[in-house]
Amino acid sequence: MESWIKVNQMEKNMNDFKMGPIELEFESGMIHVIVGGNGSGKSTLFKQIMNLVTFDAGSIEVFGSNVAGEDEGWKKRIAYQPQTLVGCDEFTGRQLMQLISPLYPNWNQSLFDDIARSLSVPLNKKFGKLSQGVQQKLAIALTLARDTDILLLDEPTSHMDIPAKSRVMDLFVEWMERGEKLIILSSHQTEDIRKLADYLLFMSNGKLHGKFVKDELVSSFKKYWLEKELSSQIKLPGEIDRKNNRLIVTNDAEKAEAYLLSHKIGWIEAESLEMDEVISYMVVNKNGGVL
Ligand SMILES: Nc1ncnc2c1ncn2[C@@H]1O[C@H](COP(=O)(O)OP(=O)(O)OP(=O)(O)O)[C@@H](O)[C@H]1O
Repeated sequence: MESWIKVNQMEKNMNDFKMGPIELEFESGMIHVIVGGNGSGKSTLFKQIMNLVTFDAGSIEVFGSNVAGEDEGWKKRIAYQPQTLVGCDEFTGRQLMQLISPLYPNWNQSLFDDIARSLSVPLNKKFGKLSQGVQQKLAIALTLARDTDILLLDEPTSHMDIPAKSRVMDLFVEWMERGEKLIILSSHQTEDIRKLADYLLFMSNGKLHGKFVKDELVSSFKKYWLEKELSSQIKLPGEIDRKNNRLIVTNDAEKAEAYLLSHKIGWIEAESLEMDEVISYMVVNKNGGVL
């Protein structure tokens, strides 16, 4: 596991929006999912990594190269899929493939053909005439077939139907198995997060609020239905929510349970949280500062 992308104290001021300072590393072999509300800065961060948007302070390195430097060789090792492909409307999928493939030394034609076929993408239709979901499917085929080391995907499945999303998630997992790879994607989709993420990163208002190992994060959250009401004077370790003083939600299940046991406070049921509940609490935490 190597750090392939380093963001060092990066800052940017854009009118009334301030990004950073962001300090962050992305490691090979891992799928990183960035979660954050609309306008939190996810797309801007991706564009900064690709040197498409400048920054005022700090630096970003991809494979040790400063992205703002003269040498752009690193760009051949990273495939970026923006939320919307601009300037493609008049081209068919096949024409786009013919334009893009020569730019990437590892272009894998059979991978492109397989993905396009398995997602039923019509390659003879103009991009602008495709539905948004099919445009995204074509974009996935054009991106994965570059067979780069890194994939940087900005909400890649947001317009897809459920079976397509599921197939694309399988494609990402299969792609990771092609060698030492790194995927960074932004998503609002609970399924993407649950199935794909090794790491979860939370953003709001241009700030990064932590990078978590997904399984550790999810298992740290638990809710307890207590046998009796808990005095409002007592707060359980990691407590982030309660209802009727009987249902307590904690983000430090281990310490909360130890507290309940040592104080002989019984519970009727303890339950792990669903991914969407964890995400909701994390988003509330970011805005409300509970964590
Ligand atoms: N070129 C620009 N000039 C000025 N402000 C910008 C520019 N691009 C983005 N912004 C602002 O930066 C903020 C972050 O936008 P960004 O698109 O990065 O958010 P996001 O997290 O990707 O949102 P979404 O989930 O809606 O795609 C927003 O307030 C946006 O208005």
